[in-house]
Amino acid sequence: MAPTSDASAELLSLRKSIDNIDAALIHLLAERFKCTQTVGRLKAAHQLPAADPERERRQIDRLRGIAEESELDPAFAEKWFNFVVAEVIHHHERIAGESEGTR
Ligand SMILES: C=C(O[C@@H]1C=C(C(=O)O)C=C[C@H]1O)C(=O)O
Repeated sequence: MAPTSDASAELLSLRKSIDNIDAALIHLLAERFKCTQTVGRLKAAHQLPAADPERERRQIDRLRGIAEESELDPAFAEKWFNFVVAEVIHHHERIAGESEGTR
């Protein structure tokens, strides 16, 4: 069944907001990765481990709390965080490998 024109207008308006939110998320992720790349270089320069499980645990606790307050599924928040951190750790390992080659 074709949507009514009211439903089409509402869908269009909601999708405009979704487009803005998706763009904001990409901008935020780009800024986050700029920070973590700098952390990776700092760790490599001082021969610190790529991963910091204690920091990750604290951040997961914090983010799960924020997710609950914001009515976002805390399990999803944790899954998102772990997904991003896995990528960050790959970057850190790559940076450490490159800096080993120059020592
Ligand atoms: C960015 C860091 O490196 C890793 C990545 C983290 C993250 O992306 O939040 C947190 C801890 C570390 O496993 C850090 O130690 O702060």
